[in-house]
Amino acid sequence: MGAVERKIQARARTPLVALLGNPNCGKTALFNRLTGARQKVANYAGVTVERKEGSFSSPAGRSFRLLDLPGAYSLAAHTPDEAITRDVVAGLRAGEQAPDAVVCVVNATNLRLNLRLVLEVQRLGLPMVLALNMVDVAKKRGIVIDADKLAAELGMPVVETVAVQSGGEKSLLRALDQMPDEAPRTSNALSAIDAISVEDTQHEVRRILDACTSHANDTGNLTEKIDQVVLHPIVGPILLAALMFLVFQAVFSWAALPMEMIKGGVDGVGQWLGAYMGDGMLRSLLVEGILGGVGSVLVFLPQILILFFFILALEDCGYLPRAAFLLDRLMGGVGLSGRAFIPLLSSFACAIPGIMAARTIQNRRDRLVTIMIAPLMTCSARLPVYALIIAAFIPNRDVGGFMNLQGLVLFALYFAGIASAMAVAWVFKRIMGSSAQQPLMMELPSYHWPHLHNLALGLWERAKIFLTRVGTIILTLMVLVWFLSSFPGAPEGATHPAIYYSIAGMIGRGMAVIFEPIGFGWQICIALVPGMAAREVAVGALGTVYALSQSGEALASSLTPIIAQSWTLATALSLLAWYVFAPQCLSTLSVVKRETGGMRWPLIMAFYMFALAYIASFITYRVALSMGG
Ligand SMILES: Nc1nc2c(ncn2[C@@H]2O[C@H](COP(=O)(O)OP(=O)(O)OP(=O)(O)O)[C@@H](O)[C@H]2O)c(=O)[nH]1
Ligand SMILES: [Mg+2]
Repeated sequence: MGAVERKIQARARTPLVALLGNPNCGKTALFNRLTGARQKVANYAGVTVERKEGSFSSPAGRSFRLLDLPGAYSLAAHTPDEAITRDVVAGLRAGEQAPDAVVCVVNATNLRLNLRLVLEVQRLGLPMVLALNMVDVAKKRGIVIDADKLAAELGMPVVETVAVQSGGEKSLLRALDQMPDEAPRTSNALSAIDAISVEDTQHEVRRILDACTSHANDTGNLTEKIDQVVLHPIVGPILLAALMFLVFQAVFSWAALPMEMIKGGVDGVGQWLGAYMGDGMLRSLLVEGILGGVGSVLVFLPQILILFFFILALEDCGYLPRAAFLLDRLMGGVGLSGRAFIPLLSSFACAIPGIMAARTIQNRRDRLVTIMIAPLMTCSARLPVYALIIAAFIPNRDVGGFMNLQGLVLFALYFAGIASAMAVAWVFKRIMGSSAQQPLMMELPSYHWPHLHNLALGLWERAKIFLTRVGTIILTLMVLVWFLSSFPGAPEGATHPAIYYSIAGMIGRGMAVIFEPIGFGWQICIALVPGMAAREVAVGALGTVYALSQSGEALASSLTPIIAQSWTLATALSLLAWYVFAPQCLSTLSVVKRETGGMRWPLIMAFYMFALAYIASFITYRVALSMGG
């Protein structure tokens, strides 16, 4: 038997355990604790939308494969992510075995809602363990659950877990160890579930709870009191607006110092290289191509981290679903459901997870429209482009004593993205026909302080992603841009800088025919093309292009003053407008293709976004010119 076959056989013998439970009960936190993975955990329903596999060994040395699944309220799936869970558990997914055992995770503070799924899954006849998760919170609130009695009522082992504490998974590991190797299984079809009415199930849940739990000392929690303010019809929206505003101010003002430091470092290296290397191709590649390009993207790390700090903190404390409620009416006005809020908010980080999070939307048309407008939300890759142009053209001064003008313009750009997304949604809904407005049904999680450890890990992950991007795709593209911009060299008696005659120069000049009417000269056009692969590259490419266009010793990392000299304000504003709308990201389009199952929607997306970008830039450019910009 070959090694590969042995491996396959061993894998087949390793029992497959599925984590199953309502949304937001802590499945992924438990998955991470058991397997050491770092899947996303956050305090709202619908964080996990895919099936994830990992593995672990118990203290007794038994190995298990573990599945993390999207949360579900019932096996009668209503949304695409719930359908994944149902199909995996029932063994309906092509090419995949049904799990050998199920760990049903429940939120110990909300058994009334959670037990319904447990009873449903029980009817499938798989070996099961019940994990009473979040017992730390339940204990604090004085909720008493008699685990032994519950185990007797349900006829399965019941263990207490705290997924966010180290060691909080021990009892579960013990229970898994005690499971017989070849557990008897009487797999029933899904239809076994349909046979019993919801009322009967609810009745059973109530009976079990009365027998096993006591809420006599339940102190309730702070959540309701906080919500009286946060969900207040007038105070709530004001609070939301103030919060958003604070985020954008912080992105600019807090980042100033660390950005200076990174820039200083890059400049220092550039000067050192400039002084110690002879004039030549290698120096040009290192200083203008790599340092100029990569350095000008790298300085945006602090801003990106500050943005993510806020997004992660908001995700973890439980505020997001509240914001969805506050905005439900507004979104209803353009035919979107409040459920679209979280996918759209995720798109501020990157449109790709946002588009995948749309799986939690039940109505197909709502889901499609949400996917179509997700890329209009300002993703973090646009931030460097915005920040660069703002720094060059918008004076850094106070407005009204407490606001910063640059922060204000950034806020306006984000707002432009949101407003146009709403308008586009309205148009799509008009064309596709509105679906009947459904009331927003969403579980509001309890608030808790963001776990600092998670927050730090989340930021670290983000920094890693950004630095990896800078070190791989951005670096590669920058070298390519430098190469295309440096060859062939200038002919005899050239009147322009050498880059004008290079391959990139020729491409740029060709494109300029189309883009001149919206104010983009050939240098900007050169940057637009590599920007398709990664938006930030546009900034880096501008760095290289202008560094090569400069005569003398001007260093690329001082890109800001160079573009302030070379562009008119009208051009700068036009480029900002372009970046609000243009579909400058091929990976987004390919995810849309996967999620919608065809080329139709990504093509429609690319087309409408290009059209909007051109029109918006044209209008911006002309208006700014006529006002003397
Ligand atoms: N206090 C406490 N918080 C927990 C515990 N387990 C999870 N949490 C928190 O509960 C929230 C939800 O955790 P997740 O692991 O994302 O929940 P999930 O079940 O995977 O959620 P979906 O993927 O949306 O179905 C997060 O804010 C966790 O930090 C626990 O045992 N105690
Ligand atoms: Mg999860």
